[in-house]
Amino acid sequence: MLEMRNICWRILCNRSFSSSVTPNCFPLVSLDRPHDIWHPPPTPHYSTHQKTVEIDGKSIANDIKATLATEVNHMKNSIKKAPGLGVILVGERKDSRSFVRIKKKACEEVGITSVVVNLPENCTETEVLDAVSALNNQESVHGILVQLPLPCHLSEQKIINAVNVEKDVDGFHPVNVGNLAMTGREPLFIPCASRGCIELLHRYGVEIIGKKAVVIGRSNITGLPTSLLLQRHHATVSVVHKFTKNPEEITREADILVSDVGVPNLVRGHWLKPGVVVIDMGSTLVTDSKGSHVTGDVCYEEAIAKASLLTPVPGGVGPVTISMLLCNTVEAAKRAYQWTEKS
Ligand SMILES: NC(=O)C1=CN([C@@H]2O[C@H](COP(=O)(O)OP(=O)(O)OC[C@H]3O[C@@H](n4cnc5c(N)ncnc54)[C@H](OP(=O)(O)O)[C@@H]3O)[C@@H](O)[C@H]2O)C=CC1
Ligand SMILES: Nc1nc(=O)c2c([nH]1)NC[C@@H]1CN(c3ccc(C(=O)N[C@@H](CCC(=O)O)C(=O)O)cc3)C=[N+]21
Repeated sequence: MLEMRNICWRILCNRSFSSSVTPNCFPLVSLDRPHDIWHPPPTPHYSTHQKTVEIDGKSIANDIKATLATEVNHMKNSIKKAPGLGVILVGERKDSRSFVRIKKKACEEVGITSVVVNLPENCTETEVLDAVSALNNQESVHGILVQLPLPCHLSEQKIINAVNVEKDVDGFHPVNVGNLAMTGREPLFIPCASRGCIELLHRYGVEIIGKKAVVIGRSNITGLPTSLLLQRHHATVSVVHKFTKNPEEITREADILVSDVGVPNLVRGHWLKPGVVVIDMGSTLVTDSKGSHVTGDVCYEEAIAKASLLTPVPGGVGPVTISMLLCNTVEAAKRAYQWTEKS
């Protein structure tokens, strides 16, 4: 029995940290991990000449979008309805406008209809709440997203609370976050970046159960839900934030390291254990000698010498986050119409 267990572990370890990993095409992440199974943590065996594999988020996102496009097409043929996403965009922030453009284009690619409500920077809270309420009441809108951050004079809390929980495709409503945090409960939606992170780990065959995971950042939109979701997948999770002393001592323990900060080059090579799996969620627009470009939190050149798997920025978790938004929207529409592929 013990020998059998050891063999299973060796298979899992090899699968998790092999240098020849190619993504799996099996379906999307679910919360339903077996709660009654607890495997002892493995001791991964790292070879010194292991080559880092760069995670290809773009191709995973394309794969997910192709599956969704087929499903949306079936839905349209069967009930003559399409999933719909409503986006509220307040103000003129260049990055927010660009993200909304990316989301709108992704919707078009899979056949989701989208409507963007643009409000001026100086709009009142009541105007935003009215826009949320209108989308809550619109039958053809199944998912609502309020692009963040909002201008300081608006209460993010009040506005997110106003989104119908059943349309909360960002997964930011406190009811959905609470259900994500509590054992035995199921949120209707999981925040897209966190869901994207787990999806990448699954597709690259990274075993999460019993692994030491470190999440840098604890914000409501990325760090917090990611640490909750990793716990639901039975990782042992540590959270690092602004007030953490000697963060590198904690991150060096990680089998899986997720960075959700927004500070370029925060994570250096000496923060990493050899063979670690690194998911870099940071996305900061910088202007340097290479011109204007998006960069992550992890010093890529140093991490590539240490990690077994690494997400680049751009082209890592970002595109998968967008495809998770599409998944959540399609799931919302399926629930609203009580439609499944078989119906
Ligand atoms: N790729 C994707 O799909 C997505 C990427 N992002 C990106 O993720 C990044 C984080 O976004 P968001 O969570 O909204 O940002 P926030 O600014 O809301 O949160 C940043 C978090 O990082 C922590 N932090 C800040 N500085 C340090 C430091 N020096 N050491 C350790 N921890 C630190 C903060 O700690 P404290 O709590 O103590 O203040 C906070 O918890 C951004 O670059 C954003 O663009 C966001 C969503 C999706
Ligand atoms: N209500 C709300 N929901 C969000 O999910 C949300 C938000 N507000 N506010 C901002 C953050 C940030 N975020 C990103 C999503 C995709 C990429 C992404 O696709 N990045 C590309 C690069 C994009 C580019 O080049 O501009 C990549 O990494 O390849 C990045 C960041 C979602 N957020």
